[in-house]
Amino acid sequence: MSKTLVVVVPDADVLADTVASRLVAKIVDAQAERGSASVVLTGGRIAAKVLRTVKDLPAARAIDWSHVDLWWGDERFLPAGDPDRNETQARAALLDALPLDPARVHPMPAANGVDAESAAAQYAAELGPAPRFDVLMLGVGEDGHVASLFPEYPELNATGLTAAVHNSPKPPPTRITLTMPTIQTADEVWLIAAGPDKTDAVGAALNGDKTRPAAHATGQSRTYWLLDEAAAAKR
Ligand SMILES: O=C1O[C@H](COP(=O)(O)O)[C@@H](O)[C@H](O)[C@H]1O
Repeated sequence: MSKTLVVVVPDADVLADTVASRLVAKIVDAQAERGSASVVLTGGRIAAKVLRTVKDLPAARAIDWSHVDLWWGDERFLPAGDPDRNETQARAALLDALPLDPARVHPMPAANGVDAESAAAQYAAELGPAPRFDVLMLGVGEDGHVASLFPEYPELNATGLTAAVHNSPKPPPTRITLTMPTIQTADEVWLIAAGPDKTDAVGAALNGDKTRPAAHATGQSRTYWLLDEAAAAKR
């Protein structure tokens, strides 16, 4: 049965250290078990901080980066290389410094001559019918959104693997996202949040407010809420 665990640490710096260490250990364990690891990255500020921390962790040298599959939970639908794309930020924070196998890095399509619906369908095809993720990381928005699944937006009830999102309340307005059923296929889901602007959303989701998308994001074996004290203040 799936278990939910809440980990609270003093501040955003300690949170980034904590998540980075856990991520390295999780990848090393998955590779010991199966020879490879499959990780879903998230966008946002704490995610970039985590990736920058992984870059400087000596323990990360235990990872065979050529056998790591990287996916994204959502993407800001912008042209390739746009500094606001989650992919661009992840590459700058960590990926460009790693000996990854390019065939195992799966960014969501960019807005270069394709519409968001086609791009979402293209990503679903790349995922295949039964994606397998060891760990899926999610930032949590001030409104409790995860990936690009926003409160009261129809994509929250989407049943395919991916969805296009229009008129997002947070810029940019067009996005691509994994759907909630896809998120829920992950072995472990990690919800990561830091700072006082996340207190209300995290508190509401952890107290069962189902209008917050974060309240629905659960893993098959474990769901971890990885929080700093400010974000956890109303849990
Ligand atoms: O736009 C996005 O924002 C959320 C949360 O970001 P944060 O900076 O408030 O931590 C992020 O999880 C999502 O991937 C991203 O597209």
